[in-house]
Amino acid sequence: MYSTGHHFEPPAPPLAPDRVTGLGVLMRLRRNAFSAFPARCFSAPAIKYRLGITDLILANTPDAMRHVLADHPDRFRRVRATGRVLGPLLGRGLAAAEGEAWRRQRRTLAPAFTPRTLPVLSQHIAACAEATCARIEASSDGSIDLLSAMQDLSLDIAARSMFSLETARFGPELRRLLVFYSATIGRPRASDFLLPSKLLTPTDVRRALFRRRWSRIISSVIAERRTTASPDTPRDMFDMLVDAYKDQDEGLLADEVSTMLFAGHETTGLTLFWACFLLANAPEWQDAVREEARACDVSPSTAGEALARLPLTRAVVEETLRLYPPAYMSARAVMDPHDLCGLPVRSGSLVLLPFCMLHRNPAFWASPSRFDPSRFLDAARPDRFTFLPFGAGPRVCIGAQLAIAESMLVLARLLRGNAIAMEHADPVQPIGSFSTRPSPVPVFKLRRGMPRAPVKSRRARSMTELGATAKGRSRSDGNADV
Ligand code: HEM
Repeated sequence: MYSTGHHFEPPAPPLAPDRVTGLGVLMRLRRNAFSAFPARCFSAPAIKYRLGITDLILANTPDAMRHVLADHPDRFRRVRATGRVLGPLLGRGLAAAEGEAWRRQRRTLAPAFTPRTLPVLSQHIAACAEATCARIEASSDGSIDLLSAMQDLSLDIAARSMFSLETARFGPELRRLLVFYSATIGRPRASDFLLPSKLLTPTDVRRALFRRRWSRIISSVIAERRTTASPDTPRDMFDMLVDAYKDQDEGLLADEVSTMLFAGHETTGLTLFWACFLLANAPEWQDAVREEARACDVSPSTAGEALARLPLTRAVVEETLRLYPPAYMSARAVMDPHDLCGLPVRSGSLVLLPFCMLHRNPAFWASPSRFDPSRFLDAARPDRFTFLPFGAGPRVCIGAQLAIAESMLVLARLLRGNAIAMEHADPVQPIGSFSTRPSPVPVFKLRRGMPRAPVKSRRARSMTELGATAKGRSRSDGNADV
């Protein structure tokens, strides 16, 4: 196993007490999902709480998650909280659709995300990464807010790779609205899970008003795309959607564009931020990623081929997704009474799947609090259902490959020419509420060139061992559908 000799344990908030009630879990979700669930989740496959006239089930183990997501997806449906919290951004887009509409939308979009499309997507990623890194390098006085930089870059990549658009005109307003939404009315509340959809709370009214402002920007994005495309522009996802939805109302097209822009950048931007945070605190891993990036060409024309030569960078991205999954949890409602890992569940019960707990369960992960990307290099990679940053089953994230490729190529480009460190040593906590955001938002120091002398003797030994493990690793391991 590759070892840097240095062990970084990033801070994490304390778990909920074991005596927490079902309502307590839901209330804690608004503050921080990383401290909403009790340690009991590490031992019980599923836990049931009474919640008024219904039940709340926490599905904790790989078997319980497999049951809900992959083995019996037809026995569960989306919960109304998803519609309340994400509805203003997703509308009727793929992530919110159900039944036959969902099947049709998934079939329409799937061709845009097959492995065949990765080389072209990688070109766009590399071009955007190059432009952003060059700008940062030219303008930075050394101090930088990498959270904003990575989220702006991810939005750039989503807009360019899927819709052939530059973000100069709409990007800042779109990001400003999202930052506002995620910090305020986008945080899930207990009432989102408990109240019938028809009963509107003051927060729901504010969300509806937000949706109007958001939809206005999405309409202007679509108008811009329609006017800027020339007959020579290669076909992109927008053309595909226009063809597929020509018999549908314009609103569905707008919801799909909105879904892809939102889901396609918020989570990936956060992954990049957390990877930078972890690498700034684990300098030996940072050196190893830099060395790997310097040994291959990540410029646009060759970026697609470079992906296979960045196994260490990929392991860092996966370890980041384990510790800080941007989608920290999923939720479903039970459609018919049955048995979930020995626990009888009633129709209408609410099931939570806390990925953030699964990823830190000591029964499945050695030293789970430790940042150790080498666990993703081992021949004995984690079992598919112990690592679910993209979910699983028919509703697995459609953009998972794109997100991983994007995170790898951006990290490789950023680190091959720069070193990053934290400006202050203050602890940074993950806050899982709308997504997994840092608190406080830290400032980084960026230094151009090769800042640290490599630790020669240990590096030489470890990199030799690493070469052996990384080469022996096959991409068909573990995440078959990711
Ligand atoms: C690191 C980045 C990402 C993470 C962690 C992530 C996570 C997830 C998860 C956990 C789900 C499943 C939710 C559930 O079953 O309830 C999901 C679904 C989805 N994701 Fe992602 N995602 C990422 C990037 C992307 C990208 C780049 C796109 C699009 C370009 C995207 C589009 C979607 C869509 C449309 C769905 C709904 C799929 C369906 O219901 O059929 N995601 N994502």
